[in-house]
Amino acid sequence: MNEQVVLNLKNFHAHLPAKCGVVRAVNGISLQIARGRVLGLVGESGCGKSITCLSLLGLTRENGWVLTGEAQMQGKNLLALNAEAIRRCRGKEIAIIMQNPMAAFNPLATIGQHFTETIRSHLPLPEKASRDLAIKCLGYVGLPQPEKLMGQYSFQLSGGMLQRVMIAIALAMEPKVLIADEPTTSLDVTVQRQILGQLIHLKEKSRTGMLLVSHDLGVIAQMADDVAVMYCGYIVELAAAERLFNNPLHPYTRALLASKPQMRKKSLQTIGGQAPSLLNLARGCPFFARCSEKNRHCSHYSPELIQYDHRHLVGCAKYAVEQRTLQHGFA
Ligand SMILES: Nc1ncnc2c1ncn2[C@@H]1O[C@H](COP(=O)(O)OP(=O)(O)OP(=O)(O)O)[C@@H](O)[C@H]1O
Ligand code: NI
Repeated sequence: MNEQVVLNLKNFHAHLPAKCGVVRAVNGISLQIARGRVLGLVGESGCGKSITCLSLLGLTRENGWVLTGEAQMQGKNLLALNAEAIRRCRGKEIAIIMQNPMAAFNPLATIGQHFTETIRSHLPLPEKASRDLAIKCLGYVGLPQPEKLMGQYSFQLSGGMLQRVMIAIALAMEPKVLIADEPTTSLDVTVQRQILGQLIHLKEKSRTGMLLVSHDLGVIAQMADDVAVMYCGYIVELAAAERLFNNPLHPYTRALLASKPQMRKKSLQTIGGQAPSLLNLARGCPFFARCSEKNRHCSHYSPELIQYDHRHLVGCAKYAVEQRTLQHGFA
């Protein structure tokens, strides 16, 4: 990649020791986010997308998640920073729009206090100027009556409005990296379009690099430059968006794309079977039980990504075997 990498995630694991075993939510993923580019992250519910997002901001450690690997950003490993150091990075260097935004707001502070404190902890702006900037950005994301909103508390607002407040904060701070976890899911279509437009604006104006999680493959197709497909805490495929949509390699990616709700067919086709529990993940490919293309290598193949083509990585035994066969001239 020639682009300037702003966040480099290497072999990242997030495990939660529980009474009945270890929840293996993320199992050694590697990703790069480049300036001014959007990396889409897709996968079924429960595959570890939000835990990845929250961990990057240091928001899972207090809940007992054990994080290993590296998340390099400007010479710092975010995973190794102490609570105070990671707090200092939040907002200006790395910001998040959360899937459940209520948790991000202190119920005792008004939106205005929250917003201006975030601005002033990073930018040398006097009180009045930071207030003006906050009001401007709240208006910018289409929230009505921004002045009034500044005096309200988070519990008085809907989840969708709080998400928009988080986007407004990101617009004000122009972070280097924005983690957007389902940023438009609870919004109606018109507002959704507006918000996506704001995110594009942020990416173009401030060259913010983004990790965009969405269930909506239409949103991903519209927004993402590259797409990573996650399954049971593994990245199973990673490629430029257009390539991934036109030439998906992994059987899981193919099934996921096929399950996209069709406009004409009312019902949503789903992938047969269920993902295995993250509590007792066996060795071998986690998609094994559901895969229609499995071969004898799959039960002991752990989904290591191989370079299938230029910037197209896949973690499937089928392609590893193909490549090995080609290399050894058995084809
Ligand atoms: N506090 C917790 N205690 C135990 N397990 C948890 C906890 N939080 C998350 N998990 C488990 O970790 C796994 C990953 O969850 P995560 O929220 O990252 O999924 P996701 O991909 O974001 O799903 P969704 O698309 O539904 O948002 C899930 O299997 C979930 O059950
Ligand atoms: Ni999630």
